[in-house]
Amino acid sequence: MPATAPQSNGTAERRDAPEPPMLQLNGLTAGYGGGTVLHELDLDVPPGGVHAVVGHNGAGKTTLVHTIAGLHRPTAGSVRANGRDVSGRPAHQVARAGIGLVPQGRRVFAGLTVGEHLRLSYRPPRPVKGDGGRGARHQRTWTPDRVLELLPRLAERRGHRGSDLSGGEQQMLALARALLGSPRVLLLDEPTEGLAPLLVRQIRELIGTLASEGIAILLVSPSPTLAVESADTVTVLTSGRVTARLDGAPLRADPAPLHAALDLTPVPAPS
Ligand SMILES: Nc1ncnc2c1ncn2[C@@H]1O[C@H](COP(=O)(O)OP(=O)(O)OP(=O)(O)O)[C@@H](O)[C@H]1O
Repeated sequence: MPATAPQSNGTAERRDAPEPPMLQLNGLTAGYGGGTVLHELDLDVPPGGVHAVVGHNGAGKTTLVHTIAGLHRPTAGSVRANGRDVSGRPAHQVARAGIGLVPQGRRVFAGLTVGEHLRLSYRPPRPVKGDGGRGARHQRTWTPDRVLELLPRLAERRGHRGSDLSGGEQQMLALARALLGSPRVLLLDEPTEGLAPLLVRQIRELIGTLASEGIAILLVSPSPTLAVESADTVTVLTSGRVTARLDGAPLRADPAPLHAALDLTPVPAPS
């Protein structure tokens, strides 16, 4: 009897046939005022992959995403998006190369409505220089209508100002704004910070949906829970250095190795 063709099943399939990374960091080093905060960080995210970087407050997570996004210059190392070196480029060039950022704190404008945010953020994709036009052809365009289909709550709140939105709605709007640049890499800085459990679940589901569209996702968070529930790979960052790299799938059955790497193992009660 002929062997049955393997079924597509997301993560497992991605592991069987690894694709070239959509985001690749090599020896990325950055800091402030002569002090080093990030030390020679290597990290890859394939198309459709979810990579979580988990670390305590001050570990360097925001510095990492800002350095990738061009908001902060690295002192050494490189950032590549779909093979293209964008290290040290200004943020608008990095965005044009396909890297979108959902910043910590959401950065929503209080006086603008949801609809105005979406109109201002929409950037039809252009061919990427040195990419032979491949970028524009393979990139699925996110229009305001398509984003509102994905985020129906925002459609309901279309005429409301940023200041009238709940924390969860602001997070959705920040995500919508990043998607309107039709990114191939999405950086999520603490996307569930301060959100109720129901919204955390929605964000987790959205991460899965966007990854299934082929977007490479790098999320940073102090909490191991989101990482365990959504990532293929989890990197632990301690004082700006990679101290552990773990496969996501086994952590869903037993997160203890991640808790141990973060030094979160409960202390046994004294007998
Ligand atoms: N603009 C800055 N100037 C000087 N030092 C900074 C600056 N931004 C961050 N730092 C320092 O860099 C280190 C890493 O900060 P970063 O915000 O990247 O960490 P984090 O892991 O994102 O923490 P948190 O979870 O608290 O946001 C900290 O010691 C912080 O004080």
